[in-house]
Amino acid sequence: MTDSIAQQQMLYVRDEMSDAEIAEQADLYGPLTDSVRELIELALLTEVDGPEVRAAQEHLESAKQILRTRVNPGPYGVRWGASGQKRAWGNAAAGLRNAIAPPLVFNFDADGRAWTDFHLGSAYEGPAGLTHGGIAALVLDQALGSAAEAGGAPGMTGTLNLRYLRPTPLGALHAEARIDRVEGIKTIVTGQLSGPDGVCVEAEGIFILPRWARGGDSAKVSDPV
Ligand SMILES: CCCCCCCCCCCC(=O)SCCNC(=O)CCNC(=O)[C@H](O)C(C)(C)COP(=O)(O)OP(=O)(O)OC[C@H]1O[C@@H](n2cnc3c(N)ncnc32)[C@H](O)[C@@H]1OP(=O)(O)O
Repeated sequence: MTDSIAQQQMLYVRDEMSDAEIAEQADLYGPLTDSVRELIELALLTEVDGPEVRAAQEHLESAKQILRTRVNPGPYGVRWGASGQKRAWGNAAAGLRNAIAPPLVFNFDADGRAWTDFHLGSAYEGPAGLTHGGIAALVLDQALGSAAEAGGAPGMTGTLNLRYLRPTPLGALHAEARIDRVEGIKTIVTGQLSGPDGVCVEAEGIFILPRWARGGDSAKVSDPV
């Protein structure tokens, strides 16, 4: 096993946090993340004058100074609490503590279907007024991976094929995915990203349970840190 894979495994952590503690953390950090997300949009679109921009920036410097007094060296990793509740709070598409994430909040069923209704603001622009193609890929990668996981056949994205059928607007969008079939350690998942006028992007992915996670001790998450 290479060092980088060993380091990656160490970031899957069972920390025995209770559901109440997790809810408390979500109530504390969720609004902070929402504020930062709104800040990203404001930094992009504000048209106030120089003095106001500089005053706002000074406030941000103060906020950063408070937050950096105690910081996890990162990345956040994936954590499970005592009841098995999973926190992928650093996830770039769905992480509760990640202001870059739209965030995607999924609904699941155990047959391997995942779907989400979400909103993409101006920070996700590619072509003028439209969703960036890489962001569409991010959303679909997460949707397909989540469906594989919901169906009990999780894996890392091995292959992701996308067909961009029509431009994806910004604003209210819908993504859904379902397991097509499972072939041993490989899960084949299909999905689509839709806007108000219909399907914009179709996807098919192969999700592979990585070698290090296939049985034996190597499948275990690390001890609490
Ligand atoms: C715990 C989960 C987290 C669960 C996570 C849940 C949420 C996920 C949502 C986000 C998803 C991501 O962003 S994941 C991040 C993006 N993806 C990655 O970084 C993956 C990087 N690649 C890898 O780590 C690796 O190449 C793997 C895991 C994909 C495969 O490596 P491996 O496990 O050593 O596979 P190996 O034994 O060689 O081959 C096993 C079988 O898979 C086939 N195969 C191998 N690579 C590929 C491939 N790229 N595309 C298609 N098929 C492939 C082989 O032909 C073989 O088929 P046969 O001969 O048996 O027929």
